[in-house]
Order: sequence, then C-alpha cells, then structure tokens
Amino acid sequence: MQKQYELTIGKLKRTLPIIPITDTAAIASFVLLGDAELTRYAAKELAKRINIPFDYLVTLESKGIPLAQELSLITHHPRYFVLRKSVKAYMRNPIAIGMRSITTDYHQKLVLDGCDAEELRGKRVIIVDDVISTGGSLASAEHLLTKVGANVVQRCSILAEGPAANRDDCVFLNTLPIFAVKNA
Ligand SMILES: Nc1ncnc2[nH]cnc12
Repeated sequence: MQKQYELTIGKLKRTLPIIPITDTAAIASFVLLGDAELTRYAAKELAKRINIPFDYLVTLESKGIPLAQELSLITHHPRYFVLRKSVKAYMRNPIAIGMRSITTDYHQKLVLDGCDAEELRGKRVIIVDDVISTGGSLASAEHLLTKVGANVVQRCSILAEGPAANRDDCVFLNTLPIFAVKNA
C-alpha cells in the first residue's frame, strides 16, 4: 500500500503518512496542531470563502482550535467557542451529547459550557474544523448547537475527506481520499 500522501493546500505542500484505522481503511494523517504556517494560511484562505454574516465561530476540541483562533482574528470576531470532549470542573451547567468520529474508536462526548450556551442562543454561528470526514463530529456539533438555540449558518474545514468531498453545505480548501487496505 502507498505509504504517504502529497497534500497541496494553495501554495503549501505537506507529506502525510497513511495510517490504517480499520482492517479495511486507512487515512492520510493530517495533524494541524503544531503547524502554525499552515494554520494561518488556511485560515486566510477560508476567510476569503466565508461570505455570510455570522456572530461566532464554534470549533471542536482539539484540532480545530488553532484554526478557529486564526479565523476569528482574521474575520474580526474576537470571541469564539470550543465544544469540549469532556466535562470540566470549572464549567457551569454543562450540556453534553454523544459523538463518534472516524479517528477515535470509543464513544466520545461533546460538551458545551452552560454560560457559553446562553451566549450562543439565537446567534448565527459557523462551525470550523480541521477535517470533515464521515460527518459524525459535525452532525453532533450541529445537534448540540441547535439544542441550545444557535443557528448554524455555515460549516467550514481545511479538508473534506472521503464522502465529505461531495458535500455542498461545507466550505473547504481541498479533499483527502480514504484508502482501501488490502489484507494479505
Ligand atoms: N485524515 C485525517 N487526519 C487527521 N484527523 C482526521 N480526522 C478525520 N480525518 C482525519
């Protein structure tokens, strides 16, 4: 099987290792954390493609956080919100729902602080993430945000992986294949 995947995002290129995630499928591992150059560049490119008014960006812990931070600053939205993967002791009235994602085999949670939920009620929000893949994380984020009365007006990511490449409800900069694993 191919071991690496050459990814191009505008003027930037990255070599991604191909990692099996099940007996039959592998992904090109795209780890945004630590890549400040790509994060800033991708945020600038996404900002050019967001052409809808919004109040807040919302991202999911953890790989979407640096992207949301850059995008917030570029679009002059100084505050953004993070959906966490666990309840923290400092949260007030946290609201949690279940979530499944392609890269994690156990059942995960998505948690919003109750005060953040108050602030998001009735607001126009854009969900930001590094990769949209099966759409499971995105659907959970959207479910949670809708539950607290926020209005999701756009979804954006750096990459759309596998079937997500055909989505017309997301803004993204490039696509990423899912690779078939041939077992001996
Ligand atoms: N290819 C990928 N690399 C890193 N994280 C991911 N999450 C979903 N797809 C991914």
